[in-house]
Amino acid sequence: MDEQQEMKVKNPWHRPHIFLATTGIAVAIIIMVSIAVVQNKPLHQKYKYGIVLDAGSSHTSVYIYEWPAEKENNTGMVRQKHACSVKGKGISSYSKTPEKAGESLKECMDEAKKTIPKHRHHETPVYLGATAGMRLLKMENDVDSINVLASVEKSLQTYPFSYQGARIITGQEEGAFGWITVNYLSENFRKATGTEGALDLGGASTQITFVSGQKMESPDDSIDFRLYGNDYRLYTHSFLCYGKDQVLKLYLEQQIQPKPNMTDNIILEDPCFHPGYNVAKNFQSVFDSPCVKKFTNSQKEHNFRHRGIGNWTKCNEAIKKVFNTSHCRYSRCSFNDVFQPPVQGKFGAFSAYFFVMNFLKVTNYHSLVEAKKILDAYCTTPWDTLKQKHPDVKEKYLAEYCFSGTYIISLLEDGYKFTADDWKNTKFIKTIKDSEAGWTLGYMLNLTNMIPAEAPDTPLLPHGGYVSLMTVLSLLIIVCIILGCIFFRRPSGPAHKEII
Ligand SMILES: Nc1ncnc2c1ncn2[C@@H]1O[C@H](COP(=O)(O)OP(=O)(O)O)[C@@H](O)[C@H]1O
Ligand SMILES: [Ca+2]
Repeated sequence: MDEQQEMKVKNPWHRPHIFLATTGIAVAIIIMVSIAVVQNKPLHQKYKYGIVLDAGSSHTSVYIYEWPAEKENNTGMVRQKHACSVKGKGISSYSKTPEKAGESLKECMDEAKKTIPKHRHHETPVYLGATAGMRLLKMENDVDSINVLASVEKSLQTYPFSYQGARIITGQEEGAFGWITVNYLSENFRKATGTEGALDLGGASTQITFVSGQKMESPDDSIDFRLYGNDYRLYTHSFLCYGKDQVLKLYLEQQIQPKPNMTDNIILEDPCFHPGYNVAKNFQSVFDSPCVKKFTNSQKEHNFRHRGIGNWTKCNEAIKKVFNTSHCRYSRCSFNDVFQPPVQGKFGAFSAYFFVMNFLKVTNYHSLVEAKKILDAYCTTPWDTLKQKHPDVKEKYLAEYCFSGTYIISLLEDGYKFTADDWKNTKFIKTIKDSEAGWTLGYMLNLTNMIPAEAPDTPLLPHGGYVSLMTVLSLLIIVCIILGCIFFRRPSGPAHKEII
């Protein structure tokens, strides 16, 4: 064998199958590395979690959110994994026994520990936001509100999560974060169709939030956001005492004229309650709120008889009086001298808007006139008939749906100046894609910086495509290696013979 021939035999690159296999492996590796760099993500999706406690005036809910670890800046990626309803009333009801406020959270927080994988506990942020019930308590007794917050803080700090604070959020935050939640879940931030407004009705306050191109005449009611590369100027206002439980107190207060020498014989004939409804109530329990100021302490010692007469027209007329429209210092007002530009676009109405309208079976497929007819029929239904028809519904809710439904329509029409067309553009919603509408998700997205000001770069491939391509290329490499081994070991051709 001459020298030239020996070199040819020993150099495996001269064999076409080895050359092909090696080139295949090299090309696959180059493609995989390039895609991995551009895609910038590992092959396995990992989930992260966040917890937000909504400490409302009537009760507390614990929400657990989850999102794919590598996609936190994409719109619509965070979703609700779990919700737990805390037993008992809202945290402000523990003003005289603050330690119970913290204790009340135990069951739901233990559930959170089980729901979130253990290795994620320490990096899971926990936020508690309290709304109008605590705003009212703070107005009434600052020390009591501090003690209640300290108690929930102490309780939350005993958990292995990353505690981020417990505070009373402002009405503007409540409105703006509700708007962010609705539009984030509907993926409106990146759509050309624009955003929709948010209407939140609680027990103690209510919020209206929408994008407006009009001049903002009161700076307190305006917030600017830059989200995913777009600028939004929001109008938002929160009306304290206009949640459905507190406004009922305002309404009842207007129905009863206080007398210097009040007795227990006062009878309130109420058009917003059903015929046959007849309950003895205590002034103290009904009017114990900073929203109501008419009665003196000695007057509050008495009882009164609350008797329903079921007359929707009269009920509607009486409810209108809770909105003061006699004075407006701006070019336009909603009510109580509050600036409001004309409403525009679609609206999502959630929380008690949904609970009430869902029970009454009023939807936006009904015109405003039809909605009023449904309410008229409901309000005139005798109390006994209703109780028999709905044995499972809490009596307090059942008795108040006539008032609350009439209030909702009046708030939209007389308060916010909704036209029949605006009503058609309003949807009563509980959830969007299985996540509850409310301020909590928007609050967490904001505090964790999960909504970027600028639109993030879109990855080269969707995750599914990325995983499939990586799998195919990995298989290709394996096949090439196997082929290479087979051919490298197999004796083939005269050159091989000569080596032996
Ligand atoms: N199934 C239901 N039917 C009617 N009302 C309900 C139902 N579930 C909750 N609510 C009411 O929804 C309201 C929720 O308000 P909440 O969030 O606690 O107060 P806020 O937001 O003012 O602090 C309360 O008035 C509560 O009674
Ligand atoms: Ca609420």
